[in-house]
Amino acid sequence: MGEPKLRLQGVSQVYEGARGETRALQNMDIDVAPGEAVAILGPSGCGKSTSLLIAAGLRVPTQGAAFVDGVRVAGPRLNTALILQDFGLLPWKTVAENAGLGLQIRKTPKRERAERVARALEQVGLADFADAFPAELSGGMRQRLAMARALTCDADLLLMDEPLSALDALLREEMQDMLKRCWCEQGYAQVLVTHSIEEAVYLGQRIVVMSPRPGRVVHVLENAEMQQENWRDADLFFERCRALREMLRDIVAKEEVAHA
Ligand SMILES: Nc1ncnc2c1ncn2[C@@H]1O[C@H](COP(=O)(O)OP(=O)(O)OP(=O)(O)O)[C@@H](O)[C@H]1O
Repeated sequence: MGEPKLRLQGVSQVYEGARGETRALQNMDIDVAPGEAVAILGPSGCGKSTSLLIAAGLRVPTQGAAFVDGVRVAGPRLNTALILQDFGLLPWKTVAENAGLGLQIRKTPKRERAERVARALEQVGLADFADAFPAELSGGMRQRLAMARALTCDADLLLMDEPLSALDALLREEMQDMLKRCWCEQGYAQVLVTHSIEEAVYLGQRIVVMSPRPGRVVHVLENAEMQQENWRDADLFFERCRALREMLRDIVAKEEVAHA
């Protein structure tokens, strides 16, 4: 690999809380190539969200560092987009205003902002809802709006923390298709944090499997076939999900023995 788009190098995170220290991450290393889609899978509380916040420049790790294009991440970066579980939509702003928030922060001129917002809303199928408010949207539409906001910003790195977890199964698959389509069309590097084995296998060219807390990388699974047509129905898709399920069970069982 040439210079990675994103590198997490020796990242450890210890949180100091009222109930003492929590070691969330321990010596985590990940490289994500430009244009690559990586899924991070791991048990609840293993530090997945923490690793994204560090990559986004919203948290400075206790040890180690994140680098984007070889530059140490010291704060939020203009071309890194982050989509969180609750999408971060502002209820008092319209769909178009929400989609244009990133551009507004960048002080993009109004006319250009309107054009880029219109294009992004078109891309995610929300063009007819530009003047609606978030409360009038379904869960899937809110997800698409969060995506539109990321698309307007010409992100070269998209970080997503469980963006589909609130959706029902069918809608979730539809949104997974949308995420895959946008990634194919736009060519940004993408890191998706998820609890869902199927989602990781559907959307990750590489799947990073983490241990229970303190989270570290225990497996990296190549999954280049995710670009195949009808991948969700392929025998290999099911086999890969099964292999991952066993891997995760194994990891959790080993930890339980270690802590017994
Ligand atoms: N700001 C904080 N202060 C104190 N502890 C925190 C903070 N943020 C996270 N933690 C703790 O760090 C650990 C890792 O949390 P994190 O949210 O990164 O994990 P996760 O793998 O994303 O979890 P989940 O899959 O349940 O969303 C957890 O034990 C959590 O309680």
